Amino acid sequence: MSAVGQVESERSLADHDVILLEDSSDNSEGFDDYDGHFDNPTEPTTKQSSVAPVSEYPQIEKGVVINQLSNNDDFISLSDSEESDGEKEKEEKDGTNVEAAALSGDNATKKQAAVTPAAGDYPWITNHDHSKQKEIADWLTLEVKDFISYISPNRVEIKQRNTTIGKIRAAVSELWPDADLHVFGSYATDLYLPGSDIDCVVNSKGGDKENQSSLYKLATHLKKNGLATEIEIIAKARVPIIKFVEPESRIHIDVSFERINGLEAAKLIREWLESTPGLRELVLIIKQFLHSRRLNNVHTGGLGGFSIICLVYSFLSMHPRVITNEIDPIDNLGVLLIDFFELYGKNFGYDDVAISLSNGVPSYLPKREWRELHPIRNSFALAIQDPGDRANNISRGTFNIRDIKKAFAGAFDLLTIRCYELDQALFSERVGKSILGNVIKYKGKQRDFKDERNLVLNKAIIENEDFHKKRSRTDDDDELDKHNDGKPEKKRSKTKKPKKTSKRRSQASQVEAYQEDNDDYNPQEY
Ligand SMILES: Nc1ncnc2c1ncn2[C@@H]1O[C@H](COP(=O)(O)OP(=O)(O)OP(=O)(O)O)[C@@H](O)[C@H]1O
Ligand SMILES: [Mg+2]
Repeated sequence: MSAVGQVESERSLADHDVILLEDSSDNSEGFDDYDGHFDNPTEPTTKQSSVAPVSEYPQIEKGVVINQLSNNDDFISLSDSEESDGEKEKEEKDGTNVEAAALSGDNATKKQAAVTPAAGDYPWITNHDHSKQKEIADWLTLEVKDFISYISPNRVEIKQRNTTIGKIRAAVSELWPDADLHVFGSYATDLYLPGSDIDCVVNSKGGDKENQSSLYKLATHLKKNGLATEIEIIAKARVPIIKFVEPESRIHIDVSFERINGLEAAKLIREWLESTPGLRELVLIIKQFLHSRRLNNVHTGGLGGFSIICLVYSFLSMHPRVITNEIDPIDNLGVLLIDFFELYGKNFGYDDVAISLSNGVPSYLPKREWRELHPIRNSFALAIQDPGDRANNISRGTFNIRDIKKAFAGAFDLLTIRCYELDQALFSERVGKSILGNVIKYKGKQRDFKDERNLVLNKAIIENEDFHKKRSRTDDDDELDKHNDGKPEKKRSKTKKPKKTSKRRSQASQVEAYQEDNDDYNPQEY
């Protein structure tokens, strides 16, 4: 596109639907992870005061990047939300934020906090009464499972995500025939909550789309096609992105450019999920726990989704009773949840210990031995090695570890008090009670209990699997090329492994009847 054309495309974005982030969100600690996901997807942004429509920035028309994220050397991390600030305030006014009460002091308060859950706040217990369980730990495990099934996506939600991504993908291909859109993050790992955003990346054959002009072009194109509203363009970050809301589904979407580390991470996380029973359940519980306390947003020092996954994975992989097969995690989710809160709320040595996931094997690593972590400005901080890059501390933006630790400790206290109390109670007194109640809160729309992931394929997962299969085939071919000086072609095809039908693919036949296959979600071959 000519310079004039570019200016035109940038001008066409100039309305109040487009905002540019001016604030780098850097702080004195140098934590500059930008989350940028507004806490309530249905509310207009509250950031209007610090941002302005494109037209108010004359620099833009000269093609100058105005975003002041230039020193951002962190990954742009993303989060989810379905709870509004209003709801949160109400919750605090109502005094239903019992964890705060529990944390505030004496045991009497803690006890009071633990005994007065309002059943309406805990919809996952509706028609799911486990009060007859002899073992209180079994009751808690069943309640964890109920919550997971309550929060898991139903058929309509999965289709909506598939369709939404299908539309964005088609628009990307229309704009750039040599480019394709891939999904990573929680949608590609089935670890999303109802309000979670979708993380995508555009990769092209030319590898030339990560620049300001391309970001504008894509934003303009999406807007023109009615696929994007509330657009933010964050052009000058270490990971430049476009953020927007797809108007039909109201799903928040983040698009980054020309990188595959997120796609690699999605594959790895799915492998962890397959090999680690209980991982999905505990991750979703912890996500919801932090989300309801506004502690999941990396932008404000919270713990992001990726860090939560690594934390829970390492916890389960090193849990003494799990690794010795003394307990089956799926039958002991309640105990494991309490153990998790105890470890990271009370016992973990944040000052000295880092979590390593090098070579896919979780272990504890003395911080002094992690070279890239130094110099350490604040020793009381969570440090988790990126499984894809051991130099990267994925939780370096989590500067509010103090509150996170307190919240975990409070949850441990509440759960243990509640378990003790209900264990002592008569069966008749237990009916309709919740154990998890005050720990997990769900303030979103009323949901059903339908986890319908087995009925509708998550196409982001299929597509990610295909992406990796194609890559490994290309790698095989490259390897052969090396041995055969690039020839002969015939030999190459002989050595190709027979096509395997993946687990997901075989599931496909079972669920065909439920699929909506016409949503144009067909990744291109590279
Ligand atoms: N600090 C980081 N360093 C490197 N990669 C990161 C970092 N944070 C996020 N990522 C990448 O982005 C992906 C999405 O991260 P995110 O924290 O949004 O988790 P998520 O699983 O999508 O959770 P959520 O549903 O809360 O958005 C991760 O799987 C990872 O590939
Ligand atoms: Mg995400």
